[in-house]
Amino acid sequence: MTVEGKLRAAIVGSTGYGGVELIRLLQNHPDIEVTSVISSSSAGEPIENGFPHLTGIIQRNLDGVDPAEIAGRADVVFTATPSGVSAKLVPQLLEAGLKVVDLSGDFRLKDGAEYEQWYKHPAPPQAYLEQAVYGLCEVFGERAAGVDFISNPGCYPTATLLGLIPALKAGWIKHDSIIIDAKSGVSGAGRGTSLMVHFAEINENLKAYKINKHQHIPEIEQVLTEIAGEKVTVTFTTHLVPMNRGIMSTMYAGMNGNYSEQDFVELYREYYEGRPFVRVRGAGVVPATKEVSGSNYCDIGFATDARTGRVTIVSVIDNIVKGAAGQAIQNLNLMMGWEETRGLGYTPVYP
Ligand SMILES: NC(=O)C1=CN([C@@H]2O[C@H](COP(=O)(O)OP(=O)(O)OC[C@H]3O[C@@H](n4cnc5c(N)ncnc54)[C@H](OP(=O)(O)O)[C@@H]3O)[C@@H](O)[C@H]2O)C=CC1
Ligand SMILES: CC(=O)N[C@@H](CCC(=O)OP(=O)(O)O)C(=O)O
Repeated sequence: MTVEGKLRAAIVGSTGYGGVELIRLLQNHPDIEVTSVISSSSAGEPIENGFPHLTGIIQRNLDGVDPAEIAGRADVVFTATPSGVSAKLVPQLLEAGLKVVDLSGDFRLKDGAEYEQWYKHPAPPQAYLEQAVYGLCEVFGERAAGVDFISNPGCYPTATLLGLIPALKAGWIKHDSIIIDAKSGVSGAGRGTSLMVHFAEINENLKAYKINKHQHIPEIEQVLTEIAGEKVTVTFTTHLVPMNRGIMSTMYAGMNGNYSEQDFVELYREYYEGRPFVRVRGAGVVPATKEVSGSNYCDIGFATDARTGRVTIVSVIDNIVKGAAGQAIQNLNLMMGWEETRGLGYTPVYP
């Protein structure tokens, strides 16, 4: 805590969408100073060369990826790095004495054996998987207090889990009936180019991808299983939508009773009471992605159907804010014992 009493933060992966969003959001955090922006490929260059929108806002040269040097410049490090990179880097950063909030999927699964299957790379050492606290703030927020290492949830799991957990915990939905139909803007794929995100491939197009193979399936099932106290499996299909930001997770489940939309509204408002970033809509009103864009909100709405006995739950987030950088800062707030909303009071950008 050396910069005017502020916590010093470094960002590895500053040249990616998650990293550059951390820079944007942290400009307005009253207790955090970004003291190092880090790149493995462009060290030495001014960050504004690659990101002219930061001109006059942050004047820094990018630093290289050296854990000892990072520990000299910062108290906490956000690793906004690809899966596989975090697995190797995070243990070194923790050993160097830094607090870490990791945005990748590398420390979210408790069973190391699952990494080869879902992420196609070896698991990090089991000790670090055990040390990592899964930071779904509105559900497990109390676990973050005082810890050194948070594994930030995935974007799709954040929208999906916040949408399902209160109903599952209350026993209102059949745990073997859950179908999740999720859609993401293209920034969810990161800044790297690939055929999948080529303009001509995504514009005027709607694609389903990774059906039954998505790496977020074990993450979602791991948490739902803990909440339900018995094994939960889900059908999960992701879609790429021609927009920049936003995730909509539309979830279908059979109900264990004849619950109305108003019943769901009351249940969820009670569960999320005192958690300002979850906004539960009124009966019969479902949210749209633009209504949370640029903010840390997760908005949830319901439609029940007495004819089929099923409920449809719609949950939306901004994938780069609540699904990544915003929730990462919310987690750091909880780690430090600060108000979870500190520095995150963004009104959604509309239209
Ligand atoms: N985009 C999203 O909506 C979300 C992303 N995530 C996760 O957050 C992480 C970051 O995602 P995102 O920002 O979208 O990804 P990007 O691909 O946009 O950025 C990743 C950055 O990591 C850096 N990097 C690559 N290799 C290394 C390395 N060996 N050492 C250090 N840095 C490296 C790159 O910068 P450079 O080459 O300059 O080092 C790159 O800019 C990923 O794990 C992603 O899965 C999680 C939730 C949502
Ligand atoms: C649109 C798009 O491609 N989204 C990515 C989300 C990746 C992500 O956020 O990665 P982790 O949460 O696993 O770190 C995907 O579906 O793989």
